[in-house]
Amino acid sequence: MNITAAYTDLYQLTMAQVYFGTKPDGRAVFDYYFRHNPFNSGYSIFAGLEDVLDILETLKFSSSDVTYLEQHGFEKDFLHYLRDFRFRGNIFSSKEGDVVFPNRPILQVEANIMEAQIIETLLLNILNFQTLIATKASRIRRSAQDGMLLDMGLRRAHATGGYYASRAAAIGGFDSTSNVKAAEDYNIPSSGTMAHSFIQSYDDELEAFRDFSKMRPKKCVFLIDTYNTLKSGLPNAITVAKEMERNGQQLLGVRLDSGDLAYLAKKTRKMLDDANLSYVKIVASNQLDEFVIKSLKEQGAPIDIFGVGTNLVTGKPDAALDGVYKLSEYNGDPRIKLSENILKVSLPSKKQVYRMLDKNGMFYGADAIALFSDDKLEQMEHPFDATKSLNLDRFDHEPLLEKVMEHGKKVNKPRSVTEIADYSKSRLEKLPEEYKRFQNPHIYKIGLSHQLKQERDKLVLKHTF
Ligand SMILES: Nc1ncnc2c1ncn2[C@@H]1O[C@H](COP(=O)(O)OP(=O)(O)OP(=O)(O)O)[C@@H](O)[C@H]1O
Ligand SMILES: O=P(O)(O)OC[C@H]1O[C@H](OP(=O)(O)OP(=O)(O)O)[C@H](O)[C@@H]1O
Ligand SMILES: O=C(O)c1cccnc1
Repeated sequence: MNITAAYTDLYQLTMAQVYFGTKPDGRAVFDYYFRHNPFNSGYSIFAGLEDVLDILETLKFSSSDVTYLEQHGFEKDFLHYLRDFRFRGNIFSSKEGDVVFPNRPILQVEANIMEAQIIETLLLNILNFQTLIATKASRIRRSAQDGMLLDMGLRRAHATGGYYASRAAAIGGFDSTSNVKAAEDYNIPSSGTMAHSFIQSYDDELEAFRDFSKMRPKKCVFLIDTYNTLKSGLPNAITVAKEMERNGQQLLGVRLDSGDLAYLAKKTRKMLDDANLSYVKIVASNQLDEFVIKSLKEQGAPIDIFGVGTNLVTGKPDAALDGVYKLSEYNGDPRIKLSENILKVSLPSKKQVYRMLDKNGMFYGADAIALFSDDKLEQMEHPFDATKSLNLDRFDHEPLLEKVMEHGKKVNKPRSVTEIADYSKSRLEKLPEEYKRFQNPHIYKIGLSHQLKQERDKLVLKHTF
């Protein structure tokens, strides 16, 4: 997508103009984190990073952006700055695809304060949305077990969000997408079946299937519920499948798109098997989500491929991930944001996050946040409860934030969506089952190093009246 630096909120620019006039060389550290896992999930899947980095590398205001801002009262010197604007900061981040948790930095931006501020909206817009959808996709992947998953959501997505939704769905575990542009740009497998309109355009359903099989015999899937699934669609599909066999071809599948999907899938499987068409797969669609798919599995529905649209790409029922971007350091000094709600008090300073590992390499269930300058991590303390701490001696731990951008340039070679999806899968395998269940998942622990907690509490006192 063609995104310019004007893809931001107006207040970022008004603040930047004031910084420009008063402290143009200020250095800031901002933390990106979210406060709650969506969908009552026990984890989230971090997605969108590679897109953000790609956009930041070439981000500019277009000349028409600058003309627009000129007409809206921004002063000449500042417009001159915007004309030459580039993001030249550093970014430290969790790996895209990693399993992440609330209230710990996922990503940190270290940059000139104007640059860090101007990119905030873009960064939140992409990371919040893709993390939401990748998390939803990962839950659907879990319920579908080894079934194939096809993203069909573009038509129901929130406008161009559908483009990023298809990418995030692939990271969360979808096998393919109907979205041609996303498939092309991100090298995601594309696939699809046919619409009711195709069959309706013929007087006869059989003729519709026959024409389709002649012109598009490869990976051909018939939609069989236009008139009557068991009395018309399926018998016609079987007739054409047999004709295809005589031409040395194989029908790939039939799609069910209404009615009781478990009942129809069982009947369909039996009729296909009785016709010696056991290779023909059953595709199901119609307002599927992780719960309907789980239920279909429990009912023993012999569905091979699940097509999922609306509930995936809109992140239903959660409208958004509540990711935020908070200033944690300015010109080397720690900064804090207080709140009536203690859970919302931000964490000061540049930080590192460590994941505790069990002896078998599985995640233990705790991430510790430390000051970047901490040299030793002996225990993590509960953020708010002074009676709770965890001794870390017995754990191996891995740092989670790595430098991904230096002076505005990407540090690592680009990772494909497939690589990110594979990485995500391998990380999710290390997360114990109790964090992955849908009902009341275990709560993953987030703790602070002693020094970080002291620094936070010192600042809380300083700013409390
Ligand atoms: N066996 C099943 N168990 C659980 N949920 C199911 C089962 N079969 C279908 N569903 C789900 O139930 C919902 C049924 O939707 P709806 O009431 O719109 O029926 P429909 O068959 O789609 O009707 P229409 O002919 O109008 O398309 C969908 O979300 C579908 O995925
Ligand atoms: O239910 P969702 O999870 O959102 O999946 C996508 C839906 O979109 C299509 O229907 P639509 O009525 O738009 O078109 P059609 O003519 O192809 O059936 C498809 O048949 C699915 O039912
Ligand atoms: O290929 C399909 O079957 C498809 C694609 C988009 C939406 N509904 C169905």
